[in-house]
Amino acid sequence: MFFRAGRAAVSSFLRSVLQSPVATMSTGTFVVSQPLNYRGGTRVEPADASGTEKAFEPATGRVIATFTCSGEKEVNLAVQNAKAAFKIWSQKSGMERCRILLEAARIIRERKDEIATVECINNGKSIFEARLDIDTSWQCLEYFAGLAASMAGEHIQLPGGSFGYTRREPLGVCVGIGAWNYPFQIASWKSAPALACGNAMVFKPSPFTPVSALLLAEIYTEAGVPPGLFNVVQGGVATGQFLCQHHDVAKVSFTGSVPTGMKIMEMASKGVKPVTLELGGKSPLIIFSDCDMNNAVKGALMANFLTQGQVCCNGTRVFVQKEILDKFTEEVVKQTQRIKIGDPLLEDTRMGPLINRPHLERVLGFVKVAKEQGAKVLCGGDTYVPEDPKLKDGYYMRPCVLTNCRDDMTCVKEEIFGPVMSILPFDTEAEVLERANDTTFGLAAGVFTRDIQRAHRVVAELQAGTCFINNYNVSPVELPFGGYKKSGFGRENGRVAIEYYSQLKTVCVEMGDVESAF
Ligand SMILES: NC(=O)c1ccc[n+]([C@@H]2O[C@H](COP(=O)([O-])OP(=O)(O)OC[C@H]3O[C@@H](n4cnc5c(N)ncnc54)[C@H](O)[C@@H]3O)[C@@H](O)[C@H]2O)c1
Ligand SMILES: O=CCc1c[nH]c2ccc(O)cc12
Repeated sequence: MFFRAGRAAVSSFLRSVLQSPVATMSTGTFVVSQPLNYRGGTRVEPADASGTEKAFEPATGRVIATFTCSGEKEVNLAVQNAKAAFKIWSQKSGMERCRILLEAARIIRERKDEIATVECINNGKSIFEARLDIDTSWQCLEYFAGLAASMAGEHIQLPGGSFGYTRREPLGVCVGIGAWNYPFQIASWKSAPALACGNAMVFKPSPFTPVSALLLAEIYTEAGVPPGLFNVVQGGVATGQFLCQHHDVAKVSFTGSVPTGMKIMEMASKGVKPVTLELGGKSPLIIFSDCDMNNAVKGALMANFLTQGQVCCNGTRVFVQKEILDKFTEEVVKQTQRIKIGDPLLEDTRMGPLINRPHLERVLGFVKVAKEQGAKVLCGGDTYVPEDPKLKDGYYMRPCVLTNCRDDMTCVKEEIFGPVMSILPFDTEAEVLERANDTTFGLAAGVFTRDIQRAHRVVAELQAGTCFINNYNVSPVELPFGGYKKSGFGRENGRVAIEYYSQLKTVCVEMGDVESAF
């Protein structure tokens, strides 16, 4: 539609967030000068500040936006706007909410290339992947639109013709706090079930990726949600704290790291607010010798290198049964070396830059420590400088495969959140299960085998919220997603997500006289 090999024409819609009505978007040109907060159905400058932040284009290292972080006053205004909109929205029927969410999904689908382009520029992921993220975003809206109209309670018969019934009611103003790796998708995965259930939302993106949530906010307004129903406040730690501590906030849904998740839970506990925590991981991927080798190799790459390895559920501990270790490793390395790194807006790029310079240094630091601890680098693990001179200050590295790994090494124990795969040999099913579960994380796990009984036996034993059999990192919105152990609790997507954005009221109806005990 708008997209042509590395360039996307800019619609009037996107011109509103760009500094000038340029005719094309390409790497090195995008600048945002419009306000990045969204309140009461329009873009606003925050009423007060808790500092300023810069957002970068990781592909070039350029600053694309300088923005004010919202202070307590602005957070309060956003919450009050959401509260007012909640009164209107929560009174609508499920069918009315369904129609508006379907319209928002349609607009996202129509504008997929523009949104993907913005996501690609601000996050650094390839345009190929960014488009897939936008697909799972509109699909999520469609899915929860479909559920909005069928949300219902139960009718329970009681003695003497009396009865009870339950009502599934919204919570009120929900807060969404997002990470930087899937900015638009996280905003969609949180807001779609929240709005479908009749709630309002104030969303805070990561300060590294402030731009695309604003596009979602504008789309909701265009689709017909009441002004104030979905608001965006920009900022970092302080803004997040104001949101979590606000007495009119009914729930916090958080996606981010384990240490931040612990702080969110602590703040929410003061107001006895429910929380959904989508946190980090160090997931195991188990490759048995009877696997389909081609699929297992493809699965290992999918489990490690999407979004430059910056994916919470990545299967970074790749356990390979000894009989096939050499063949599997050789093929993984061959295919990893073929990954095209470079300008994320180019159609054939499959790996762009990491999110920012400090994060790149951190990931490279993990590779250095791995080497010091005895791991062998089979490929990558170093910085990469693309030939295109405009990309010379970008944050690129070559995807890395480590072997000679042991379970006690830092690269095997800690979440690296970069393109670094650790290969670990194993002998038996019992042994690998024990080692796979020996972690405080529990987000995801995968198994490749042709033995269907073994596959189900193994996943039943894995301590992880999401398990893949003979695939990895596919995320259909019909399936619940979330963690075990320190990877969090609550679920996004699937029917069950409704339970995390609603509360159940029981109504007990007496049809006879009161039988008093007094
Ligand atoms: N499980 C999942 O679904 C999922 C998805 C994506 C990312 N992640 C995890 O997120 C991490 C990477 O993301 P990140 O670096 O943005 O995480 P982070 O925890 O540093 O930040 C996440 C968000 O929390 C905000 N924040 C930070 N401190 C806060 C505080 N004290 N109070 C309130 N808000 C605060 C940040 O501004 C940001 O918006 C990784 O650990 C990754 O595994 C998990
Ligand atoms: O990064 C982790 C997995 C993931 C991918 N997209 C999303 C969106 C929202 C989430 O809570 C998790 C994820």
